[in-house]
Amino acid sequence: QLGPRNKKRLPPGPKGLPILGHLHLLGKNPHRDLYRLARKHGPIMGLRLGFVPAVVVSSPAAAELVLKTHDLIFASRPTNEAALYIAYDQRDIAFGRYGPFWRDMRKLCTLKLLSNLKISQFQHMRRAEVGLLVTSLKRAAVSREAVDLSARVAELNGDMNFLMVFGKKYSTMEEKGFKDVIRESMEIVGKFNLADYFPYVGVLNLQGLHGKVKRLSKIFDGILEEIIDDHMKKKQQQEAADIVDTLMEIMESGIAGFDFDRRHVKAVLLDMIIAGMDTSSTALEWAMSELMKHPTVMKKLQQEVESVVGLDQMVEESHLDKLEYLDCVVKESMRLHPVAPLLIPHESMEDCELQGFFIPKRARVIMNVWAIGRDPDVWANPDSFAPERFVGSEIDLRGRHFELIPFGSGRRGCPGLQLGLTVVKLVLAQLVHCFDWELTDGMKAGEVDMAENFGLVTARAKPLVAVPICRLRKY
Ligand code: HEM
Repeated sequence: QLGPRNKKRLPPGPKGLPILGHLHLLGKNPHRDLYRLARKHGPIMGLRLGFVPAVVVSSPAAAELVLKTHDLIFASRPTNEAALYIAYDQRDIAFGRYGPFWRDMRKLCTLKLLSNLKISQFQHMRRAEVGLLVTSLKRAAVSREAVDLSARVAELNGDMNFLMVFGKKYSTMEEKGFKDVIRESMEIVGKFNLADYFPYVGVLNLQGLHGKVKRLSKIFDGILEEIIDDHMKKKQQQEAADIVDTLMEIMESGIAGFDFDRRHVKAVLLDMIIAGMDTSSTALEWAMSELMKHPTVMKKLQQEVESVVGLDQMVEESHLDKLEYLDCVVKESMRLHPVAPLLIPHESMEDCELQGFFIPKRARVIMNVWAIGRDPDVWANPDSFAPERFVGSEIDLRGRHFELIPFGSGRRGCPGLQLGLTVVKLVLAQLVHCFDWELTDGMKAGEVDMAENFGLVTARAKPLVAVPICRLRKY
């Protein structure tokens, strides 16, 4: 426990309350609350959340210490009561504790499911799905109809994700209500649940969590079982291998080289849907919001895409590498609006020292990536949206530069980075290339509301609504 009993120097932090510790300091937007506290107490801050010691990391240098210098010590995840039920006893990748089994599962996921080869096998599918969205937006443009862009990109991302994982779109699945179950699960798993901070009183079930997660996990499991059975029946007729096929093949052939049965298949599937579900679309809606708020940036991006692609055709994935300003826009938007402002919590596996401070074993480590992206010691005018800051800059967002880590970094860094970035860039380039965008109800660019709704994925609080106007000559 972080307290005076421990003679070693613990990280500084605010004064806490008996029992609650510092939980009462965390409101609806904990990343903002923790940012303010860290400005006062420092980039390595000690807290106590209920009975659980916590460390909050809020600068690039401190993040490098945790995710690189001492990466092995911090490569685990804390107990998450909701994930225990939903994610098969935390046997999945995203919430799983570090160990030989987790390492095997993660390797399998990186090499077999999210490899560049696998991503490129689904390029045609992405092209077709983005094409469908553009066609439907064109119809809205003709009738000068406002569209809910947040919902449209979420639907597109959901369909692309389901096609890659299950081989069919959500809209054609019999298992209706699946998305609601996914969303509800994400909400519960990502929330600050009291059961995680008062493990010994967890049995009191203060928030009615147990009943809720048991119900969700049962529905989830039922749907996954059905999907797997379905795939086994149809195996002979399938052409392109979706992720269920690939996992079944791994299970049946025994090539995993470790104990890998149906439960593991389900745990990995769960990660693929939960982690891939709203992440790319949330990054997209934030980037589009910033572009609408900053019409000169939008214009400049449109000009770049036009100069590479031309006004006669749509953007292809092969164009993306040539779009340097697009890259700057995506980085700048993810700096200001990381999809997961606090990453997924890490946990220390042994006692250790960080910049002279003692961190006990089993401390919850909260990486405030949102604060790092706005650290005034690193970023000039941190709150302003200025993609130009990345022109000619070496900084990328792949986890090597700790001032910009919206995908995390190192052992626990996002294995879906390549896929996520491809989707974000392709769809963003397409939306600004094919259309101009007009705000509704005479709203001015500067008035675009940027309120957020904190969660495992932190999306816009209110949907982004705008009217598309066709730009291309041919389409
Ligand atoms: C723009 C899109 C995405 C963003 C911003 C994003 C971001 C993140 C972040 C911040 C983490 C936590 C890193 C940490 O705790 O240190 C993470 C983990 C993870 N992501 Fe992503 N992600 C995206 C897309 C995807 C996609 C498309 C998939 C797969 C279909 C995916 C699969 C995962 C998995 C399995 C983990 C857990 C890794 C682990 O615990 O070892 N992500 N992602």
